Amino acid sequence: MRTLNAVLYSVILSFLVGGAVFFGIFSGSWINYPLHAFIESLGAFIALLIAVLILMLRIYDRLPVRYIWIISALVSMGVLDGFHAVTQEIQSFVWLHSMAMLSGGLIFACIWLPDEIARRVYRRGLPLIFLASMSIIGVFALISPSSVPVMIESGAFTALARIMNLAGGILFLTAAGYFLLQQRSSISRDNTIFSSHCLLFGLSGLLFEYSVPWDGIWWYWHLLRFVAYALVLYYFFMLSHAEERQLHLLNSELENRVALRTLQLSNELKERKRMEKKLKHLATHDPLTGLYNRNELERRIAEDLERAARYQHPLSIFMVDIDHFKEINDNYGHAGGDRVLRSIAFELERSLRKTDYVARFGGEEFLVVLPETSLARAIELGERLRHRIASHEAILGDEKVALTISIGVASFPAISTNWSDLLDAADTAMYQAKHDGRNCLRSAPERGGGL
Ligand SMILES: Nc1nc2c(ncn2[C@@H]2O[C@H](COP(=O)(O)OP(=O)(O)OP(=O)(O)O)[C@@H](O)[C@H]2O)c(=O)[nH]1
Repeated sequence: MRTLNAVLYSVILSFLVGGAVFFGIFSGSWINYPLHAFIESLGAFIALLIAVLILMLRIYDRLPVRYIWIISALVSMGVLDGFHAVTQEIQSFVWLHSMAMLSGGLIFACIWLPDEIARRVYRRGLPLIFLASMSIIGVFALISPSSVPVMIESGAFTALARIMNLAGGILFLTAAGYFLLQQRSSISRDNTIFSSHCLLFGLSGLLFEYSVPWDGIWWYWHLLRFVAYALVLYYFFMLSHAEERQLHLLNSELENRVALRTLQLSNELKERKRMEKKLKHLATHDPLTGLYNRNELERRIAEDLERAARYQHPLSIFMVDIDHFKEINDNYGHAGGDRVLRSIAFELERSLRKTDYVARFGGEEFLVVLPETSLARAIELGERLRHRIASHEAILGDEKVALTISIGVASFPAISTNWSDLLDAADTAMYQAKHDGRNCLRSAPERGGGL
């Protein structure tokens, strides 16, 4: 952008210097309506284009409200210069140009007015008002050239024409002063561009004073105006590209942010699910052994007993209690006792079938549920379990500690059809096993006799 600017300014400068030298030494006059029409209509087109560009790109939204004067001035000049380009009637020709200079300078100079006034005129659609009124002036000058003031007499501009251009030029220079002052306190390059634009226009207004139609100076100030338009067009064209680029950058930044937020949300969701799972696990499991806790046991057993009752299937339970556990705590400390609890829990779990489950019922008591298992089969399995634990040794520090368990068995429906009775029966049987010397299994008596 900076290099482009340097190139552009060098081209403009060489154009201006070259033009000044050429038209300074060119003393004759060169009447060329088509070339003039081309320059003026192109200038008019550019002026309108810039105004539309500013409005359409909504650059205005981000510019101070007083830029409404710039848009209005460009609209007025564009319309009047457009009519000026197409007329060959000499009075209308000069009149329209002088009107464009005066109105352009006047409206541009309004840039000095406070924002409040700019806001008010903006709300009333000032550019449209100027578009309409300048079009009326243009049409009127075209269809009734005799009604326009005399602007040229005996091949020279009249005082009115010169005053209009001089006033327009001075007003442009006044506006240039505003932009130059702003330039010091603002980083926006708009001020640089518009100060150059107004300076060139101001200069063209002053040079009008020294020119006669079609002479060298006359062509030269036309060139100045054209360059002034081209400069602003170039600037807004670059700005629109910069806007697009910025928009593109903003879009990708937004997309990145959305992607990041989506990722964060999905991570938060995962974390939340993980926490929910953890909480659920904590609510249903014993933290020390990882087995089901008593609540979960009771929820499950209720379902299993209901199913067993509905299909008339057997179900057995073991009440398992570690023998002389207090001694382990006493000898190896609470941590040693905990380790034993975990190792018994592990052994119990690994001895069961998939459909069986085990819960920590109390301190060193476990409850094993064996769905679809008759009392006889449960006794068989219980014995196997007891043997397994008895042959298992827990390692506590450097020592191997022999462990035994006492088991109380109760079955549905052989012993009871009610959960709390079944539980009591298993508990009683387990105490019977303790009483009988521990490391053994006892079964609650079957309804109407039995083991
Ligand atoms: N380390 C540990 N000890 C526990 C835990 N819960 C209960 N206990 C201990 O388990 C011991 C149970 O002892 P008792 O009920 O007297 O039974 P016991 O020593 O196993 O004797 P019998 O059951 O008659 O063979 C107590 O000392 C409790 O403090 C626990 O979570 N961790």
